[in-house]
Amino acid sequence: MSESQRRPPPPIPLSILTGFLGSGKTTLLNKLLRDPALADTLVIINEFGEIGLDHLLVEKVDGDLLVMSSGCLCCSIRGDLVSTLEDLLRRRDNDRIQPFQRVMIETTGLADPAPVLHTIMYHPYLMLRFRLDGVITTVDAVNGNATLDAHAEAVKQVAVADRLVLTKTDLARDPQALEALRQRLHTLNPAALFLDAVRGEAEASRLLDAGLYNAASKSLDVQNWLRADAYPTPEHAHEHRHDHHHDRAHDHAHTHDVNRHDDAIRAFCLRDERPLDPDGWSLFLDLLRQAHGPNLLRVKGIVALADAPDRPLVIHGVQHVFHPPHRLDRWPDADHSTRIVFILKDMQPDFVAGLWKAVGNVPTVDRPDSSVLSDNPLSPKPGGLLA
Ligand SMILES: Nc1nc2c(ncn2[C@@H]2O[C@H](COP(=O)(O)OP(=O)(O)OP(=O)(O)O)[C@@H](O)[C@H]2O)c(=O)[nH]1
Repeated sequence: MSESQRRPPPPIPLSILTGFLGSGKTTLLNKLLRDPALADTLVIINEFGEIGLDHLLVEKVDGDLLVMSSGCLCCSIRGDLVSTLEDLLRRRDNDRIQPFQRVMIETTGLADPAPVLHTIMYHPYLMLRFRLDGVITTVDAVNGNATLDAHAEAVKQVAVADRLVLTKTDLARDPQALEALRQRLHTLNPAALFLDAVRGEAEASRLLDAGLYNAASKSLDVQNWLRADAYPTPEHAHEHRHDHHHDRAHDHAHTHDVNRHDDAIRAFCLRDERPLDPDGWSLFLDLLRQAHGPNLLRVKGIVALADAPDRPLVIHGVQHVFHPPHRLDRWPDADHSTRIVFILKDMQPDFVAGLWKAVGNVPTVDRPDSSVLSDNPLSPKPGGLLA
């Protein structure tokens, strides 16, 4: 067997297309599938209810099309997603179907995208064969504000996105309301790239390749993936939000009331120039995951560890599920500091920043240091039953 035959095939990029009911996912997908960049794409459409209709609306599909109509992809048929993807890989490997080069999963409008992300990020086999390219979320310019007010799932769909596609701007009659919606989306998710579908901005080249691995340059593109500079620091995450409320209070006629869904979300970037001790890192991650897992909507980062400071660790998590971290051979750019971006729900940035300082043994008034944290009999032990 030759070397190339023994090597595992390169992982297949997988994108998730989500967005609230009627926000324009299928319309966007139809348009995308006409682009040659998606010629060898396998599309999986998940539908809620007994009879799938969306597949009738997808006009042209060059690759295979799979409609899951027996339930919601994110919950009841989650197991099926695993077996479906495994089956498709088997058929692809045995040349029984066209060798698709990309997978796009359109979730139902009501789906929480996190469980779908978990399926890909953590399944031992799927994780090897697929790489998460990015989450694309459509937001309706007319109904977006009301939807975000009423549905926590819609807020989550925005918070986990790598790309936010604003649809129906042609129908939006109130420019100030539209601007308020843009501001709101930006506060929820400062780093996501904004694209206006009506203006033709939501093209394949800007929606795809949002992941860490850049297929074009065949290298890791941390800058593009992390976009750490777009986030406020933990301290400024508060001010940011206060400013936001302030603006909204002044613009009452055009915006919706401050509401609890958005208020629960905080986005910020933690930075540290000093490499962290690996035990401190395990403790930090364990404590966050065990105590606050469901609230970690998205965590991405590049981390300098003291045991090999030249080989940074890449981390990627959605709620309590973290992709097994992998070490890079070298820093991808001149900045060798730890940068971790967080999008949190119902959690204060101060808590995360305080925990980081504690595990790094930075003395802070009224904060326990790492020995106190690790000696605490109630805290989970790395490698322990709870870890
Ligand atoms: N005017 C206008 N209409 C749009 C736009 N995008 C989508 N629509 C219309 O909005 C309706 C819903 O669009 P879909 O693409 O079916 O939305 P969806 O998110 O797939 O809907 P669900 O599958 O129900 O979640 C359709 O009638 C589309 O034609 C847009 O940018 N402008």
